[in-house]
Amino acid sequence: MADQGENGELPAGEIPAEAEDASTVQGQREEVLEQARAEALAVGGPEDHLLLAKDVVAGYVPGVNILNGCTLTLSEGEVVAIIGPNGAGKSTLIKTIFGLIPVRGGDVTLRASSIAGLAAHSLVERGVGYVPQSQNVFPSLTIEENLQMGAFLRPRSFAKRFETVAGLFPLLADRRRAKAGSLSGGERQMVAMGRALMMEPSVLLLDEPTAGLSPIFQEEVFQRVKEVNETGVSVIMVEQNARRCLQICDRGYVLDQGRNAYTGSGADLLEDPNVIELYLGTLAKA
Ligand SMILES: Nc1ncnc2c1ncn2[C@@H]1O[C@H](COP(=O)(O)OP(=O)(O)OP(=O)(O)O)[C@@H](O)[C@H]1O
Repeated sequence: MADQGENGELPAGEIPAEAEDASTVQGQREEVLEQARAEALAVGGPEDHLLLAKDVVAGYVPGVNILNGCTLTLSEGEVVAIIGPNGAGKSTLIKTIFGLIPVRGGDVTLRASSIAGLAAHSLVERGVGYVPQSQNVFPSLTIEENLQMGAFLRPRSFAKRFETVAGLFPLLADRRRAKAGSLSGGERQMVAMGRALMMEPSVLLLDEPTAGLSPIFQEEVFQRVKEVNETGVSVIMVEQNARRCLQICDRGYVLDQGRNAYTGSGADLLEDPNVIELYLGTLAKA
């Protein structure tokens, strides 16, 4: 640590200890990100994965990239988690996969066909469901009407599909005439997931499904995600409750500054000292 003067000032050119610590952590992160990018790019081609987002560059404002080359793969039957610090680009990645943000570089493929640049409804037709983090139900519509909106591309299959989806989320049948706006946050999340499942997706994208929920409801959401997955739906979920999410997922991606930082099985990431030190420490306490 640098010696300090009488008034606590530092000699010119000296870096305060906290800043030194911060720059060491930043340096560690940069090294990790460089190495992770190289590893992530060695994932094989589109034909090797159900879904592949490879070296994706994307952003909201012209000239400003939020994702600086992110790579993620999803195999049939997997639950894959995306975790990382606030602002790392987790939601941006999931929105880019769902076509809500244009792909500026790299590609996103589903069953070996590029889906980059396709509109969201085309992705729904191809079997991709998406549940946004907020405003994910129509509050003035009933539960049943919300689910009808989810089946708008196949209205004739509504009754049959409703039965299946309500089998996973009994609340949807029990309170089908209740306005979605009258439900609790956790219940709304069930409606939002149910709606996304009405089109019988093979891939479900969930953006922070437990955000703002009490621990009991968070746990319920995690359990429901597992149950949905057991019906054959592959899941990519962004999560702020990183530790719990890594416990239930097959694999996880830690994003940092719009890039891959760590990838591994949920169990491996939970035990990785670097992940714990750099990413799980503060995140996991939430
Ligand atoms: N609509 C938008 N327009 C411009 N910038 C945006 C927009 N949405 C997000 N951003 C910026 O993109 C960056 C990444 O945001 P993103 O929501 O993907 O982060 P995140 O990793 O999901 O973190 P958090 O958990 O805080 O949501 C942030 O700097 C954010 O300010």
